[in-house]
Amino acid sequence: MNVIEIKNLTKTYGKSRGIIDVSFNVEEGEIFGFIGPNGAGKSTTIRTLLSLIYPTSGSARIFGKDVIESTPEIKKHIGYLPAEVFYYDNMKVKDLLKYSASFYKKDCTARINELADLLELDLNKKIDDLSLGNKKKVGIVQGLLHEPKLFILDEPTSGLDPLMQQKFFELLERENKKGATILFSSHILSEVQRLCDRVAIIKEGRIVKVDKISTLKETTYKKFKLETTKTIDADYFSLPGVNQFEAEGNKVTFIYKGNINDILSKIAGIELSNLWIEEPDLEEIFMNYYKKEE
Ligand SMILES: Nc1ncnc2c1ncn2[C@@H]1O[C@H](COP(=O)(O)OP(=O)(O)OP(=O)(O)O)[C@@H](O)[C@H]1O
Repeated sequence: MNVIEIKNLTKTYGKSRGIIDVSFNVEEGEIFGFIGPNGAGKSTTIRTLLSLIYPTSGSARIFGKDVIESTPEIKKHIGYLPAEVFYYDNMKVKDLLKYSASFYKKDCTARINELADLLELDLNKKIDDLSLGNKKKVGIVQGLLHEPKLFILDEPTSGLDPLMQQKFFELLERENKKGATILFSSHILSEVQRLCDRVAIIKEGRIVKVDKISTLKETTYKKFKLETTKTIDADYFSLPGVNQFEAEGNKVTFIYKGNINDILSKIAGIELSNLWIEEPDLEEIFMNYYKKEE
């Protein structure tokens, strides 16, 4: 079942583009990564999903319901962490969280304490006295305290140190095992690669790819590293499917997409002292999508 269904969403801000014809689905129980560089349209898509802004055209459904028609009902079951969190600085953390919890018809005290313990957040501090990372933790607890069925997290790790990022990922994995579906936006590829089942890649407002991380990594490209006995001509590997070609002395590296036999017969034409064929990491795949249309 699809928890999120986005169909042909377009949002323009006056004359400037926000997102153009964005479509993808997130299935129940997935950890889904939404990846793209600054300004690509991640926050615009997420804000439209939450009906914080309205689309110029297209539609979106969450839990099978239209996001505009059923906003209050849907929101009860969503935990949202915005990219930037703003608070009334004078409040204590525990008072702010108590206030947030009052919107839900259940006692969230135990859950707040558990999340605060896990994230090492001092509930007795004033928001004003917190560092940026600790403010982010308040946002995380605020987003998760009502045990939502769907988490929508916009750049959740910015401001967290690596140890805290690790704890946060463990928390997400645990909540996912308990049944939560997670949509997670990021411009950091390694964290998406670690955590997510599938990703949508967005570039300049348009989705350029939706795929499983494993498919992106395994079937799309291969990374070749060669050591040759003699220096080869610079254009020896200028054939379709070869990208990111680099040669230094007798060492050659490139990424290849295409019929594996074609490239192997080309390699067979030179004398090698060593050869590695590896899966590229997500970063290299990502760069490829970004370079392709430039
Ligand atoms: N309120 C606004 N008014 C005008 N243009 C906007 C507004 N909000 C976003 N945009 C534009 O829409 C495009 C997408 O921005 P968006 O914030 O969705 O990107 P993003 O992928 O979330 O990037 P970032 O990681 O930097 O937040 C950008 O070109 C941005 O300048």
